Amino acid sequence: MSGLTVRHRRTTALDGVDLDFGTGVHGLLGPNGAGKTSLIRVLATVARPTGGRVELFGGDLTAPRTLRDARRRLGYLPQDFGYYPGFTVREFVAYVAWLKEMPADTTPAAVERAVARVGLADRIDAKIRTLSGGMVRRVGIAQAVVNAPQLLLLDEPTAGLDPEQRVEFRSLLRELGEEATVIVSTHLVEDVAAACTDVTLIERGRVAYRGTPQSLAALGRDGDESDGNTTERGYTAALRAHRTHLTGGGQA
Ligand SMILES: Nc1ncnc2c1ncn2[C@@H]1O[C@H](COP(=O)(O)OP(=O)(O)OP(=O)(O)O)[C@@H](O)[C@H]1O
Repeated sequence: MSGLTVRHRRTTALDGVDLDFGTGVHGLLGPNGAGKTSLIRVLATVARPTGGRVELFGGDLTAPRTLRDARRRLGYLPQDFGYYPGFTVREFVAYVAWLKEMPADTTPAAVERAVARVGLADRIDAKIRTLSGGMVRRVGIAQAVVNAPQLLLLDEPTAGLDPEQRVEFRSLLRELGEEATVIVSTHLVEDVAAACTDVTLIERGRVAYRGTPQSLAALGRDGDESDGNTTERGYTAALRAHRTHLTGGGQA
Protein backbone atom coordinates (compact mmCIF):
# COMPACT_ATOMS: atom_id res chain seq x y z
CA MET A 1 0.00 0.00 0.00
CA SER A 2 1.19 3.50 -0.64
CA GLY A 3 -0.10 6.77 0.70
CA LEU A 4 -2.99 4.96 2.38
CA THR A 5 -5.28 7.48 4.01
CA VAL A 6 -8.50 6.78 5.89
CA ARG A 7 -10.67 9.54 7.29
CA HIS A 8 -13.79 9.17 9.36
CA ARG A 9 -15.49 12.54 9.18
CA ARG A 10 -12.98 14.86 10.83
CA THR A 11 -10.75 12.12 12.27
CA THR A 12 -7.77 10.98 10.26
CA ALA A 13 -7.34 7.33 11.18
CA LEU A 14 -4.50 6.67 8.69
CA ASP A 15 -2.34 9.39 7.27
CA GLY A 16 -0.41 8.38 4.17
CA VAL A 17 0.81 4.92 5.19
CA ASP A 18 3.32 3.08 2.97
CA LEU A 19 3.71 -0.59 3.87
CA ASP A 20 4.16 -3.93 2.20
CA PHE A 21 3.71 -7.36 3.66
CA GLY A 22 5.03 -10.70 2.48
CA THR A 23 4.83 -14.22 3.86
CA GLY A 24 5.22 -14.33 7.63
CA VAL A 25 3.51 -13.07 10.75
CA HIS A 26 3.32 -9.29 10.93
CA GLY A 27 2.37 -7.72 14.23
CA LEU A 28 0.54 -4.41 14.32
CA LEU A 29 1.05 -2.65 17.60
CA GLY A 30 -0.11 0.72 18.78
CA PRO A 31 -2.10 2.57 21.40
CA ASN A 32 -5.91 2.75 21.36
CA GLY A 33 -7.17 4.67 18.37
CA ALA A 34 -3.82 4.51 16.54
CA GLY A 35 -5.40 3.24 13.32
CA LYS A 36 -4.73 -0.53 13.45
CA THR A 37 -8.36 -1.54 12.90
CA SER A 38 -8.74 0.96 10.08
CA LEU A 39 -5.72 -0.56 8.33
CA ILE A 40 -6.99 -4.12 8.73
CA ARG A 41 -10.48 -3.19 7.55
CA VAL A 42 -9.10 -1.73 4.32
CA LEU A 43 -7.08 -4.89 3.65
CA ALA A 44 -10.13 -7.02 4.46
CA THR A 45 -12.01 -5.03 1.79
CA VAL A 46 -14.74 -3.99 4.23
CA ALA A 47 -13.68 -0.32 4.29
CA ARG A 48 -12.72 1.87 1.38
CA PRO A 49 -9.68 4.10 1.72
CA THR A 50 -10.10 7.85 1.42
CA GLY A 51 -6.85 8.06 -0.51
CA GLY A 52 -3.79 6.13 -1.61
CA ARG A 53 -3.28 2.85 -3.40
CA VAL A 54 -3.72 -0.68 -2.14
CA GLU A 55 -2.61 -3.76 -4.02
CA LEU A 56 -3.64 -7.25 -2.99
CA PHE A 57 -2.34 -10.38 -4.72
CA GLY A 58 -0.80 -8.24 -7.42
CA GLY A 59 -3.98 -6.32 -8.38
CA ASP A 60 -5.28 -2.89 -7.52
CA LEU A 61 -8.10 -3.12 -4.99
CA THR A 62 -10.26 -0.68 -6.91
CA ALA A 63 -10.65 -3.24 -9.73
CA PRO A 64 -13.83 -5.34 -9.18
CA ARG A 65 -12.04 -8.52 -10.28
CA THR A 66 -9.25 -8.03 -7.75
CA LEU A 67 -11.82 -7.34 -5.07
CA ARG A 68 -13.75 -10.56 -5.67
CA ASP A 69 -10.60 -12.63 -6.00
CA ALA A 70 -9.17 -11.10 -2.80
CA ARG A 71 -12.33 -11.89 -0.83
CA ARG A 72 -11.99 -15.56 -1.73
CA ARG A 73 -8.33 -15.66 -0.82
CA LEU A 74 -8.32 -13.82 2.47
CA GLY A 75 -9.42 -14.66 5.99
CA TYR A 76 -10.59 -12.02 8.42
CA LEU A 77 -11.35 -11.99 12.11
CA PRO A 78 -12.83 -8.62 13.07
CA GLN A 79 -12.55 -7.25 16.59
CA ASP A 80 -16.26 -7.93 17.15
CA PHE A 81 -17.20 -10.74 14.89
CA GLY A 82 -20.85 -11.36 14.19
CA TYR A 83 -22.19 -14.88 14.37
CA TYR A 84 -25.49 -16.65 14.69
CA PRO A 85 -25.70 -18.01 18.24
CA GLY A 86 -28.17 -20.72 17.17
CA PHE A 87 -25.72 -22.17 14.62
CA THR A 88 -23.42 -24.99 15.60
CA VAL A 89 -19.68 -24.44 15.17
CA ARG A 90 -19.75 -26.70 12.10
CA GLU A 91 -22.72 -24.87 10.55
CA PHE A 92 -21.20 -21.47 11.12
CA VAL A 93 -17.76 -22.28 9.73
CA ALA A 94 -19.41 -24.03 6.75
CA TYR A 95 -21.53 -20.93 6.17
CA VAL A 96 -18.39 -18.77 5.99
CA ALA A 97 -16.85 -21.30 3.58
CA TRP A 98 -19.92 -20.92 1.39
CA LEU A 99 -19.63 -17.11 1.51
CA LYS A 100 -16.05 -17.49 0.31
CA GLU A 101 -17.32 -19.60 -2.59
CA MET A 102 -15.34 -22.66 -1.58
CA PRO A 103 -16.14 -25.81 -3.60
CA ALA A 104 -18.97 -27.74 -1.92
CA ASP A 105 -17.17 -31.10 -2.12
CA THR A 106 -14.10 -29.98 -0.19
CA THR A 107 -15.94 -27.83 2.36
CA PRO A 108 -16.87 -30.48 4.99
CA ALA A 109 -13.24 -31.62 5.39
CA ALA A 110 -11.96 -28.02 5.39
CA VAL A 111 -14.44 -27.13 8.13
CA GLU A 112 -13.32 -30.05 10.29
CA ARG A 113 -9.67 -29.19 9.73
CA ALA A 114 -10.17 -25.53 10.68
CA VAL A 115 -12.13 -26.42 13.82
CA ALA A 116 -9.51 -28.99 14.85
CA ARG A 117 -6.74 -26.42 14.36
CA VAL A 118 -8.26 -24.21 17.04
CA GLY A 119 -8.77 -27.15 19.41
CA LEU A 120 -12.55 -27.29 19.20
CA ALA A 121 -13.02 -30.66 17.46
CA ASP A 122 -14.96 -32.03 20.44
CA ARG A 123 -17.38 -29.07 20.33
CA ILE A 124 -17.94 -28.98 16.58
CA ASP A 125 -21.63 -29.83 16.90
CA ALA A 126 -22.29 -27.58 19.89
CA LYS A 127 -24.39 -24.46 19.38
CA ILE A 128 -22.20 -21.35 19.55
CA ARG A 129 -24.40 -19.85 22.26
CA THR A 130 -23.34 -22.65 24.64
CA LEU A 131 -19.60 -21.85 24.29
CA SER A 132 -17.42 -19.71 26.56
CA GLY A 133 -16.09 -16.35 25.36
CA GLY A 134 -12.63 -17.79 24.65
CA MET A 135 -14.16 -20.66 22.68
CA VAL A 136 -16.24 -18.23 20.61
CA ARG A 137 -13.03 -16.36 19.85
CA ARG A 138 -11.53 -19.64 18.63
CA VAL A 139 -14.58 -20.19 16.38
CA GLY A 140 -13.74 -16.76 14.98
CA ILE A 141 -10.23 -17.92 14.19
CA ALA A 142 -11.56 -21.16 12.64
CA GLN A 143 -13.87 -19.26 10.28
CA ALA A 144 -10.95 -17.02 9.29
CA VAL A 145 -8.70 -19.95 8.32
CA VAL A 146 -11.28 -22.29 6.73
CA ASN A 147 -10.26 -21.36 3.17
CA ALA A 148 -6.52 -21.74 3.93
CA PRO A 149 -6.17 -18.00 3.21
CA GLN A 150 -3.08 -16.53 1.59
CA LEU A 151 -3.76 -13.35 3.53
CA LEU A 152 -5.01 -13.72 7.08
CA LEU A 153 -6.12 -10.61 8.98
CA LEU A 154 -6.68 -10.93 12.70
CA ASP A 155 -7.84 -7.98 14.78
CA GLU A 156 -7.06 -8.60 18.46
CA PRO A 157 -7.33 -12.39 18.15
CA THR A 158 -5.95 -13.13 21.62
CA ALA A 159 -8.49 -10.95 23.47
CA GLY A 160 -10.47 -13.28 25.73
CA LEU A 161 -8.12 -16.25 25.42
CA ASP A 162 -6.66 -17.68 28.60
CA PRO A 163 -2.85 -17.93 28.92
CA GLU A 164 -2.70 -21.57 27.80
CA GLN A 165 -4.85 -20.85 24.75
CA ARG A 166 -2.72 -17.82 23.94
CA VAL A 167 0.40 -19.96 23.88
CA GLU A 168 -1.34 -22.50 21.60
CA PHE A 169 -2.63 -19.74 19.41
CA ARG A 170 0.82 -18.22 18.95
CA SER A 171 2.12 -21.55 17.75
CA LEU A 172 -0.80 -21.75 15.29
CA LEU A 173 0.12 -18.25 14.10
CA ARG A 174 3.72 -19.26 13.47
CA GLU A 175 2.52 -22.31 11.55
CA LEU A 176 0.11 -20.25 9.42
CA GLY A 177 2.81 -17.65 8.78
CA GLU A 178 5.05 -20.23 7.12
CA GLU A 179 2.85 -20.21 4.04
CA ALA A 180 0.62 -17.16 4.27
CA THR A 181 0.81 -13.46 4.99
CA VAL A 182 -0.61 -13.07 8.47
CA ILE A 183 -1.33 -9.61 9.87
CA VAL A 184 -2.29 -9.51 13.49
CA SER A 185 -3.19 -6.50 15.58
CA THR A 186 -2.65 -6.76 19.29
CA HIS A 187 -2.22 -4.79 22.47
CA LEU A 188 -0.09 -7.52 23.89
CA VAL A 189 3.56 -6.88 23.24
CA GLU A 190 4.33 -10.41 24.41
CA ASP A 191 2.23 -11.85 21.53
CA VAL A 192 4.42 -9.95 19.10
CA ALA A 193 7.64 -11.07 20.72
CA ALA A 194 6.54 -14.70 20.69
CA ALA A 195 4.87 -15.09 17.33
CA CYS A 196 5.76 -12.34 14.86
CA THR A 197 8.47 -12.15 12.22
CA ASP A 198 8.18 -8.39 12.14
CA VAL A 199 6.39 -5.65 13.94
CA THR A 200 4.87 -2.39 12.76
CA LEU A 201 4.08 0.22 15.34
CA ILE A 202 1.25 2.56 14.37
CA GLU A 203 0.75 5.83 16.16
CA ARG A 204 -1.74 8.54 15.26
CA GLY A 205 -2.29 7.09 11.82
CA ARG A 206 1.38 6.86 10.88
CA VAL A 207 4.02 4.18 10.92
CA ALA A 208 6.13 4.94 13.96
CA TYR A 209 8.44 1.94 13.76
CA ARG A 210 9.06 -1.17 11.72
CA GLY A 211 11.51 -3.92 12.50
CA THR A 212 11.92 -7.35 14.00
CA PRO A 213 10.67 -8.07 17.52
CA GLN A 214 14.35 -8.45 18.44
CA SER A 215 15.25 -4.97 17.20
CA LEU A 216 12.26 -3.52 19.07
CA ALA A 217 13.44 -5.29 22.21
CA ALA A 218 16.94 -3.91 21.65
CA LEU A 219 15.51 -0.39 22.01
CA GLY A 220 14.41 -1.29 25.52
CA ARG A 221 17.48 -3.20 26.61
CA ASP A 222 18.95 -0.48 28.78
CA GLY A 223 15.78 0.49 30.63
CA ASP A 224 14.71 -0.05 34.20
CA GLU A 225 13.63 -3.69 34.67
CA SER A 226 10.71 -2.64 36.83
CA ASP A 227 9.24 -1.02 33.70
CA GLY A 228 8.25 -4.31 32.05
CA ASN A 229 10.22 -6.60 29.76
CA THR A 230 12.61 -5.43 27.06
CA THR A 231 10.00 -5.59 24.27
CA GLU A 232 7.56 -3.48 26.29
CA ARG A 233 10.27 -0.95 27.03
CA GLY A 234 11.30 -0.97 23.35
CA TYR A 235 7.67 -0.29 22.41
CA THR A 236 7.55 2.70 24.76
CA ALA A 237 10.92 4.00 23.53
CA ALA A 238 9.87 3.73 19.86
CA LEU A 239 6.59 5.55 20.56
CA ARG A 240 8.38 8.27 22.45
CA ALA A 241 10.92 8.74 19.66
CA HIS A 242 8.12 9.02 17.10
CA ARG A 243 6.23 11.60 19.16
CA THR A 244 9.39 13.64 19.62
CA HIS A 245 9.97 13.49 15.88
CA LEU A 246 6.38 14.62 15.16
CA THR A 247 6.69 17.63 17.43
CA GLY A 248 9.95 18.72 15.85
CA GLY A 249 12.41 17.12 18.24
CA GLY A 250 12.95 17.41 21.94
CA GLN A 251 9.76 19.24 22.79
CA ALA A 252 7.44 16.28 23.44
N1 LIG B 1 -16.49 4.57 12.13
C1 LIG B 1 -15.79 5.56 12.69
N2 LIG B 1 -16.30 6.80 12.83
C2 LIG B 1 -15.59 7.82 13.37
N3 LIG B 1 -14.31 7.67 13.84
C3 LIG B 1 -13.77 6.46 13.75
C4 LIG B 1 -14.46 5.34 13.18
N4 LIG B 1 -13.63 4.26 13.22
C5 LIG B 1 -12.48 4.69 13.79
N5 LIG B 1 -12.56 6.00 14.10
C6 LIG B 1 -11.47 6.82 14.69
O1 LIG B 1 -10.30 6.61 13.92
C7 LIG B 1 -9.15 6.50 14.76
C8 LIG B 1 -8.47 5.16 14.54
O2 LIG B 1 -9.30 4.12 15.00
P1 LIG B 1 -8.94 2.57 14.87
O3 LIG B 1 -10.14 1.80 15.34
O4 LIG B 1 -8.44 2.29 13.52
O5 LIG B 1 -7.75 2.43 15.93
P2 LIG B 1 -7.12 1.14 16.64
O6 LIG B 1 -5.65 1.33 16.58
O7 LIG B 1 -7.68 -0.10 16.06
O8 LIG B 1 -7.62 1.30 18.14
P3 LIG B 1 -7.97 0.18 19.27
O9 LIG B 1 -6.65 -0.38 19.69
O10 LIG B 1 -8.61 1.01 20.33
O11 LIG B 1 -8.89 -0.81 18.65
C9 LIG B 1 -9.65 6.71 16.18
O12 LIG B 1 -9.47 8.07 16.51
C10 LIG B 1 -11.12 6.37 16.10
O13 LIG B 1 -11.84 7.09 17.07
